[in-house]
Amino acid sequence: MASTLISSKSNSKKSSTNNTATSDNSNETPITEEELKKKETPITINDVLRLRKATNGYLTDTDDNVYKIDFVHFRIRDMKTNKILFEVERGSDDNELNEEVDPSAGRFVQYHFPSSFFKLKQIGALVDFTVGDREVKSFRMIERHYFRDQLIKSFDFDFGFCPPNTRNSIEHIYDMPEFDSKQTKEMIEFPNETKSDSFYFVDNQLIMHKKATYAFDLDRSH
Ligand SMILES: CCCCCCCCCCCCCC(=O)O
Repeated sequence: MASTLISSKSNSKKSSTNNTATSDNSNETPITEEELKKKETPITINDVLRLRKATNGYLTDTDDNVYKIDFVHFRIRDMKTNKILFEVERGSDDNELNEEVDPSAGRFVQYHFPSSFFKLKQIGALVDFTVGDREVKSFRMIERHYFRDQLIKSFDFDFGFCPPNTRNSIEHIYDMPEFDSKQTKEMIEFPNETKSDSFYFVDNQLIMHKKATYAFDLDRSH
């Protein structure tokens, strides 16, 4: 079980969230990215849980973010040692959030982690974000991690309600899956073939889609 810490300008709360570990939602009929792109009604949480592979493109246009949710600070840490593994903040040096990779939208990031990453038990991902002048009801993220189109783990974080015109701070606690040595060897050997799709929903309607790839470097000390 993982948890989410959330605070905002107008309220502050600590809550637990159902970070599910759905393996493949195998009771549901699979659906493809192409089918979802053609869907005429809004894409829902259940829809993305039916995906069996990492996406190639994006399932939203940037202007689907009518709530003007803007991520301004992101930090990943090892919960055991508190060591910061990655941090980026809008406006600091050349660290415009992800814009060097995808200048038009800032919704893609390429991570490099040491291979000791695989031994971590829990990772905290802190995100600070601002909300425009509309309240955000039932803000939720489904994040699916794959290696070579094999689902490793699917996470489900419920942020709840975010008042309008607030800056919010949330830390998602990821319970790491267990990796076997064959899998980690391959993930190191094939950089950027480990991928994630982060789908953000308001009121069960997809409003943002972010992606990441992961490369793992052998630790220098080994
Ligand atoms: C190798 C992947 C297995 C699952 C690991 C989960 C760790 C998540 C770290 C944070 C991911 C941030 C994704 C993002 O940029 O939105």
